[in-house]
Formats: sequence, C-alpha cells, structure tokens
Amino acid sequence: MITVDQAEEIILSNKIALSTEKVAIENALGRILAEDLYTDRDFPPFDRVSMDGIAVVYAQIATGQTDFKIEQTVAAGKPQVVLNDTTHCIEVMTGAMLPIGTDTVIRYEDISIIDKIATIQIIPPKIGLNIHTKGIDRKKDEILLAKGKKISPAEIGVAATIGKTQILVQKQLKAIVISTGEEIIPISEMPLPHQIRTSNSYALQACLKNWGVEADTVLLPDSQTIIEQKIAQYLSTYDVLILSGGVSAGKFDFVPKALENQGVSKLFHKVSQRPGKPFWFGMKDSKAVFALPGNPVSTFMCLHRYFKPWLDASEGIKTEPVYAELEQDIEVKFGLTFFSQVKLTQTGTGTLKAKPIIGNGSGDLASLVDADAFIELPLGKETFRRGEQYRVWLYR
Ligand SMILES: Nc1nc2c(c(=O)[nH]1)N[C@H]1C(S)=C(S)[C@@H](COP(=O)(O)OP(=O)(O)OC[C@H]3O[C@@H](n4cnc5c(N)ncnc54)[C@H](O)[C@@H]3O)O[C@H]1N2
Ligand code: MOO
Repeated sequence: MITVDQAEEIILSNKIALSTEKVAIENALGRILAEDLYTDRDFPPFDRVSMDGIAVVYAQIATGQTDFKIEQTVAAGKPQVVLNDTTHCIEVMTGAMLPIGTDTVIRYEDISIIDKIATIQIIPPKIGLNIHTKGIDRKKDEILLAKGKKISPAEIGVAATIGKTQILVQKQLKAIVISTGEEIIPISEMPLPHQIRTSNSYALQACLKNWGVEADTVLLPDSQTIIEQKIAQYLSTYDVLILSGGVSAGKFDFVPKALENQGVSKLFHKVSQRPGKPFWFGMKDSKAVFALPGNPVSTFMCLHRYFKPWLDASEGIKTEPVYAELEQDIEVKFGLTFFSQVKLTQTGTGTLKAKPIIGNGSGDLASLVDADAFIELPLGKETFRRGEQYRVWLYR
C-alpha cells in the first residue's frame, strides 16, 4: 500500500494536456487563459482629467494670479483642445483629455466662477494635480495577463479594455461521474428498504461545477459486463472518468478488474489513509480514471485531496496550501494518514483554527454539513496536539 504523498506524486505526474478554444468574452468567466494578453495602448491612453474643474498653467498660479478667464468647456469624449493664452483656463470634465498647454487641474470645489471668470479659492500645492498621466498604469505592449491565469471579473475588465471580444482559453475537461452499486437508485425514486439514493453523483458533480468542470452522471449496476461496456464507451468520449463504489474487497466490487480489462493501467490501488483506503487510480493513454471508494465521506475527501490538485496541475493553476491549527488533541491509533473533518474559524490575527467534527465514519454523509474541511494528519504520529498546524483541504 502506498502513502498519501506517493499517491499524490503519481497522480500529479499523470496530469493531462488540455487543448484550447476561443470563447466570447461574455463566456470567459472562470475559464483558464491560454494566451498572453498585452496592452494595445498606454493605460491611460492620454493625460486624463480626473476631477471636474478647470485646467490651468501652474506657473501662472505661482506668480500669484488667481482669476482665470474661461476659454471654453471640454467634456469627456471630445478631441483634445489647446489653451490659447497661458493666463486663461479651460473648463474640463472628468475623463476629458487634458488641454494642450495646461498642466494642472483645479476642482470646482476649490474655485468660484462668476461671468466666465474662475477665481481660485484654494491654491493647489503643486503642479500636475488631478491628472491621471498617460501611460502611468501600464505602457503600450506591456504584458497585462500571462496565460494560465483563471479569469475572474477583474481579468474580464482588462481584456475588455484592450478590445478582446474573443479570448483564447483552455478547453474544459469532459468528465463523467459513474456511480456503481446495485443498491444505488436515482434520487427521483422512492427507495425500498435496501436501497440508497445516489448522493455521490450530485455531491461530486457539484464539486466539479465549483471547479469549472461540467460533468455528466450515470448509475451502473454491479455487473462486470455492463461496467466494462460502459467504461469502453466513456473512455472514448471523456477526458476523465470518476467512479464511486465497487473498489474494495467485496464479491461484487468489479470496478478494478473491469478497468484493467478495458486497458486502463492501474497506477495504484489502496492508499494508507482513512477514509478512502481502497482508492484506485489509473490511466489509459491520456485518459485519467479516479475510482473512488463509495462511502460518501471517502469519495468526497478523495476528490478534494487528489482530483482537485490533478485538475489544477492539468490546467497549469498554482494554488497555495492552506494550514490550520488544531483546537484540540486528536489520537490516531490506526497507522494511516487520517483526514479528520473539521469546522474552521478564523481568529482576529488571521490564523485558521480547526475543531474536529467526529462523525460515524465514512458512511456518515450528514457529518459533511457540520464541517468545512478535512485536516490531513500525516503518518508517523499517534498524538496530534492542540496548537499544531496541519494542511487542510477546504470544501466550502
Ligand atoms: N473486507 C473489506 N471490506 C471493506 C474494505 C476493506 O479494505 N476490506 N474497505 C472498506 C472501505 S475503507 C470502504 S471506503 C468501502 C469502499 O467500498 P467500495 O468502494 O467498494 O464501495 P461500495 O461497497 O460500493 O459502497 C460503500 C458504501 O457507500 C455507499 N455508496 C456507494 N455509492 C454511493 C452513491 N453513489 N451515493 C451514496 N452512497 C453510495 C454504498 O451504499 C455503501 O454503503 O469498503 C469497505 N469495505
Ligand atoms: O475508506 Mo473507508 O472510507 O475508510 O470507509
């Protein structure tokens, strides 16, 4: 049996390459940028008036002049004008081009205007006030966004300002969540006493959706023939297969055998962890197969601990690890890495505190709603002390 770290290393060394496609900017939110974006002009593109008021020559103020005749009024969106007489001023609006010959803008709040004469009430302390200087934010042809970045509303704004109506992004993974088990039924049906509604299909699909992956779902019975047929079909259609159930030692746990028969190379089966010990992972060419143990807490944990880092690696995304401080001691006597469910709170100084939520094992799906994350308590220790910090895998 391999360790959690070994399992992670194998999974990360089997990331897949995603192709690219162009999408309209309106549909680019949450996608991964697949091209570098450059400024097409200076930011801002001209000396931009940043307050409504008058534009003057500062040297005139320095001589003691306070009254300035207004030559004209310039709105934003008008071509640049010229100040004809240095002892005059031009009324300017926020967003307008600074008139040629002027160097300072004085706000309406600091002047009075009577009969087209502006009188300065509050002398500006220096030249250049209230001007957003051409190119001060970014210069033309500077890199704005490097490829590999996840597109948030901030990236949409800068892409829009350089006129990107279409953006090159990574293609989204095509994923399918396959739940196996004779007892598993669609959630729309009324379960008989021996049946269970397929919560995993929906929980996993929702996690994937959160991570920008639209996944299909399917239920399969515990029939090796059907599982094999379907796996063959899905391997030709999807980039990644995520199975739940049928991977442990039971008489009807056909998933590992079915996968291998369909040419999926087993890269490991069983990880020294609780929950999720019977986790199976394999590849067929560039297709990845995560066969997760069916117990809902195991499935959920394995998806966060293994699938998400694999997705990030495949998309070229870097995510920083998050650590939390144990709020109480935990004893782990079973010699496996223990992923304890924890409720997180943040202290005033920013430290995350983790309070263990002890449920009734990996079948206790309801306990997931009481917690926020799994804290990873590594092999090699039996007592994990209050105040010690460990990595957490957040799921909300
Ligand atoms: N002799 C052994 N038995 C078991 C071992 C073992 O090492 N030796 N491992 C145990 C562990 S740990 C786990 S976890 C489970 C995993 O078993 P499977 O992956 O084969 O999963 P199933 O047996 O199919 O299901 C387990 C459990 O989860 C429920 N389930 C399955 N799918 C869903 C779903 N889509 N939605 C909701 N619940 C689901 C299922 O009804 C079972 O109760 O094996 C232990 N046994
Ligand atoms: O992996 Mo199992 O989840 O320990 O019950």
